[in-house]
Amino acid sequence: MSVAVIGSGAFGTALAVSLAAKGPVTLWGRETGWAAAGENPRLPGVPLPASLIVTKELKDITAPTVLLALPAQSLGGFLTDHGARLDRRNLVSCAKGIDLTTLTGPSALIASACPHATVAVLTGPSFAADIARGLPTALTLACADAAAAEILQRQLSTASLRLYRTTDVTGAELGGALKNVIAIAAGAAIGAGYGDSARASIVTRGFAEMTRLAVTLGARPETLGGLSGLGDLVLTCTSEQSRNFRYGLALGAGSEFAPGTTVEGAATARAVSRLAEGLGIEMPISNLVAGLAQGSIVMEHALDFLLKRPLKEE
Ligand SMILES: NC(=O)C1=CN([C@@H]2O[C@H](COP(=O)(O)OP(=O)(O)OC[C@H]3O[C@@H](n4cnc5c(N)ncnc54)[C@H](OP(=O)(O)O)[C@@H]3O)[C@@H](O)[C@H]2O)C=CC1
Ligand SMILES: O=C(CO)COP(=O)(O)O
Repeated sequence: MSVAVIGSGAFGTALAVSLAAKGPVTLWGRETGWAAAGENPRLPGVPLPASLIVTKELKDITAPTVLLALPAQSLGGFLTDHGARLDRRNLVSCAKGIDLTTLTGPSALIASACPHATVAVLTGPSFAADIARGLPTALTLACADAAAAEILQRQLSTASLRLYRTTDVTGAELGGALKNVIAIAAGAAIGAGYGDSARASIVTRGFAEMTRLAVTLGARPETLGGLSGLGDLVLTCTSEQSRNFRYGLALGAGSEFAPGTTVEGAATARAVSRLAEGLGIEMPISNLVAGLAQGSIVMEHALDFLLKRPLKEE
């Protein structure tokens, strides 16, 4: 069964390169001029294998299984325009965010645009460059249909990419989205010079926040403790390979950050704040990140924002 990938950014290209070791893969991007050079500038140093076909024609995407690797805030618009073409297939979301317009995750956007599709989520601790280089990586494949989850798990695992499966789509998807918000806060703490102890408290209290919201929205707590939650939280809060962490570093240090870089946690923090307010859930770290990203809170007030809250039980 062949596979296609929509979105030729770093992650879509890395997944396509990795899966192309098992068979033919088609990779769609809206701009594909780079393919003639044999590598994607978003994923430098990774040669494109012969079994990978790069196209900008959506009519070439005929595979029964399609991975959607667009940024979360772009996915809704893409599906509005092209969802009908993708219906009745296995559609695997690879985006880690919450849509600001609908306050839903990518799987709900896909299900709404493609009502007859089997919707799955691929998430977990994995940098595109690591996957593309064939470094060992473990991910979570979530699909509410347990039989489909097993088929997709087998189809998308490779010699270096080990997929675990779950039927908890909500938990897996929210783990990946919410960790990006906490990674910005961790980066800001390090950038501001608050030290590793402060980072550890943000990771831990951030994990409590992530779990609180996800469980309220129907996730299983153990999913948050797995690869897609805790695993990815640890990776993203500790590595400068992470764009969310680097964005936080820049916020904390008051330095410039490359415009146009995909930083899912910034918009997702705003979505989380709105969701949490509506549900009456306390999410202080996410609210702080939303404020910093929008400029309504300045870094000088960040500590007060967290530390002057009333003391409470852990
Ligand atoms: N990079 C990583 O290590 C990982 C990323 N992810 C997730 O994958 C998702 C994508 O990230 P990533 O690949 O890194 O991002 P990149 O910034 O590398 O690339 C984004 C890609 O999306 C394309 N794009 C954006 N908007 C649209 C649109 N409306 N229609 C068509 N294409 C569009 C861009 O096209 P163009 O080039 O034309 O601008 C670009 O190719 C994110 O949700 C991220 O969290 C998950 C795990 C790891
Ligand atoms: O999701 C990722 C690692 O699992 C990639 O993180 P960034 O988007 O912060 O680079």
